[in-house]
Amino acid sequence: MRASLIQLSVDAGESAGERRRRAAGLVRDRAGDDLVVLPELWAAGAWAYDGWDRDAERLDGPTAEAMSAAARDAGVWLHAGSIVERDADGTLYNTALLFDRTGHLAGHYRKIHRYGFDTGEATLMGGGGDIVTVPTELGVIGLAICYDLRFPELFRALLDAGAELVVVPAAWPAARLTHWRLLTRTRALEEQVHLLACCATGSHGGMDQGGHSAAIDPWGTVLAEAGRAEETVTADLDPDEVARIRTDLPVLRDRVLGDRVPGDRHSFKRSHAVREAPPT
Ligand SMILES: NC(=O)CCC(=O)C(=O)O
Repeated sequence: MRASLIQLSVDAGESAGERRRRAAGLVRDRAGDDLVVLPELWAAGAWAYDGWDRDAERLDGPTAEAMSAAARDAGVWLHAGSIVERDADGTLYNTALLFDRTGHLAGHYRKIHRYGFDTGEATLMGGGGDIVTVPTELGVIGLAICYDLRFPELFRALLDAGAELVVVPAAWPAARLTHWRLLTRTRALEEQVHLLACCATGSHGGMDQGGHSAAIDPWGTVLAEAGRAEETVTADLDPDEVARIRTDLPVLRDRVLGDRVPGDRHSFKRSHAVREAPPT
């Protein structure tokens, strides 16, 4: 399985519309890949709180429309990072979108852990309540976003819901790059999953974003890693590696706490799968 991480530069000088057009072009360039990933809140800007109300959109809004078309044209699964979603009640969410090769929205995930303590996302957005995994021909994909990386219980819940590959869009600050590199590798290793972590780069809202997007295998080995600049990195993942490593180093079998299906070593619970109707 060939996966590419498009590490977009999200800078103050570019509008959401301009960045959408640029991102769609970069996705179309990845025809031939199986899965393409974009960062967190790349259209509106993860740190551009002042613009969130203006740039908020519905699940079938301009970013979804552009990304659905780009996924279909390229014939790839597209994890389109996340959008500032406004629901029917007016609440904002940080929502990740996963499109299949036909451009159909196969799943979405509202970020559970909101960053900012008593500021920013933590006060401006609602928190999601659902663990989301999406069964695909590439394996079961689990969804998480940026700050979620600091909460191992979410990743354990994704494992228990069947995840074999976890995709994490982010806008992680450059100042905490050490945390980013440690946490991404740790989450892959402890859950014995492939992990695709796609971080924005560039600067806006007074925040320098760290880049260093990475594809990590279930052994914790980094298959590909970006630097600090805008770039696309590509890795070839072997989906069979998940079962192989879970068999060769069966630490998950030795769990004592938690609600793994008793006596079942590899087929974890596959609840919470999300399939949705095609966009109209
Ligand atoms: N966008 C985010 O979730 C930022 C997370 C972060 O800065 C941190 O965990 O540190």
